[in-house]
Amino acid sequence: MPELVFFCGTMDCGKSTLALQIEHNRSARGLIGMIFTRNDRAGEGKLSSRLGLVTDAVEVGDGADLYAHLVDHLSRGRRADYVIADEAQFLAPEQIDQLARVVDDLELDVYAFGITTDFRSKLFPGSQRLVELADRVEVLQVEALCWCGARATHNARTVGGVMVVEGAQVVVGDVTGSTDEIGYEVLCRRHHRRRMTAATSRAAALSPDVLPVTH
Ligand SMILES: Nc1ncnc2c1ncn2[C@@H]1O[C@H](COP(=O)(O)OP(=O)(O)O)[C@@H](O)[C@H]1O
Ligand SMILES: Cc1cn([C@H]2C[C@H](O)[C@@H](COP(=O)(O)O)O2)c(=O)[nH]c1=O
Repeated sequence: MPELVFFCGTMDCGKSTLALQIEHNRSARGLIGMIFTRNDRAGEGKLSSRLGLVTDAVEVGDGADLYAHLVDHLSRGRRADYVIADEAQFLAPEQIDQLARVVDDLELDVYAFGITTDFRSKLFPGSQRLVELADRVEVLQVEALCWCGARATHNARTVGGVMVVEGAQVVVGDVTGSTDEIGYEVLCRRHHRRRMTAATSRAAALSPDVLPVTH
């Protein structure tokens, strides 16, 4: 039976790498995939992994109908044996419904990859719809780690290393980068709740307030 599978996790846990591996393994057996993405850091129409691999993809625009795109593709005599959708958190809920219809009516497997929650630990609408509709939700097993060594479960947005909690839900960015620009850092829940990033925890450790009191 074809399935809609949602592979999820924090930023930097290997989702795009897995998407590229699934694509590689299937194309090595002569299958042809339809690859969708939206707002990949590598640019429009790209699916990229931090390991350096990249492939071309169909950039999903606002209001694009993914089911209609596939029907049109197939009716022109072209092939699509499965579907990959990376950065699926950025898709609209209606587009997730269209992916479910691709599974049910076109009988294709759909593998969607995305982060579940945003920098405020709120569900992205696309991810919420995937949790509601997916046949399977798979949490990636390569754990990203918080600076404290615990498993990272949350995504923090940072400016100059300091966690921020105001701003637009969508700001494309990366977990590397220590500049004043907006960046991201993965944290465990405890440190996300306390807004303690690697930089602010280092600063706190150096603060005289936390030095032991001498008699
Ligand atoms: N230099 C490196 N050497 C080995 N593994 C790396 C390196 N850089 C990144 N990675 C791996 O790649 C993962 C990020 O992969 P990626 O697919 O881009 O993540 P995601 O799509 O989930 O944000 C990291 O968690 C890490 O395991
Ligand atoms: C938490 C959070 C992330 N984003 C953006 C930042 C990146 O461009 C992508 C996630 O990509 P990855 O391959 O999983 O690293 O999402 C955002 O726009 N808003 C957020 O709150």
